[in-house]
Amino acid sequence: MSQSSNLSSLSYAKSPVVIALDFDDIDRAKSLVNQLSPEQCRLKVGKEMFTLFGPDWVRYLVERDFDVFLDLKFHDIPNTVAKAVSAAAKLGVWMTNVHACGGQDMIQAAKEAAHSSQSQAGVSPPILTAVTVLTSMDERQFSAIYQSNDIAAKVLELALLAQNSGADGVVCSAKEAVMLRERVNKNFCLVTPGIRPAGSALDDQKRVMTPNQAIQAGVDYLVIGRPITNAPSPVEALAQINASLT
Ligand SMILES: O=C(O)c1cc(=O)[nH]c(=O)n1[C@@H]1O[C@H](COP(=O)(O)O)[C@@H](O)[C@H]1O
Repeated sequence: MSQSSNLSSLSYAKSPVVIALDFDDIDRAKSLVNQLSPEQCRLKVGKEMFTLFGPDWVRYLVERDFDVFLDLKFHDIPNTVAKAVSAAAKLGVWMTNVHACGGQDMIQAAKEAAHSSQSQAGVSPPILTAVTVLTSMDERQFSAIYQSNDIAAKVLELALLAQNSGADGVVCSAKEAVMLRERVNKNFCLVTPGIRPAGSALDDQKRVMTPNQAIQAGVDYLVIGRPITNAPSPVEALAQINASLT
């Protein structure tokens, strides 16, 4: 794949930045997308835009050759999740996700659905990632659910469960990336939201790192929303982040 001139200082053929398109206004989202290229970033459609604008919005982005991460964090009985993942795969998305705490049977069913839909629809199967512990969780919130302060241990436990159940990777915080890189398979993919360039607002994120720190820690894909979408110039904010990854 050729390297875009906008990425001349970046050693990737395609940026590892995944922009979280969390907009309630489709025209604002389209106006941003129309200023971006698939080499500069991938795009994430989450619960807000999918609920408002549905699969047509996903198709709009896929048709423009963007790698689309459909982030609906499925967590249900295996049959229901398998059917949802199958529907996502048929949209041609590049990545989709489930909650790791849905368990082994659910993750396995999701993986099988991704692969069988691929052969039916003639498209590449989506990368299946499993969410470990949300990046908005700090120790106080975590301990109220799990009666433990050890977030890293739970992330590892869920990552190993996900890997052993056939997931291609996990969604975690970049703070857990060094630890996970030592324990999971080399090609197991680490996707990290909770990315904040130095000096930007944390918003509701708790376990954060800068884009460069995350890459140094061994992360594969950086999910970044508000620091780009709320910037005075989102295109310039993205360019600065890409340039910081060298
Ligand atoms: O699965 C996700 O993408 C996700 C998992 C997680 O643990 N934390 C998290 O923030 N996300 C998503 O990543 C995006 C982060 O957006 P910003 O906080 O605006 O950068 C949001 O769309 C979240 O839904």
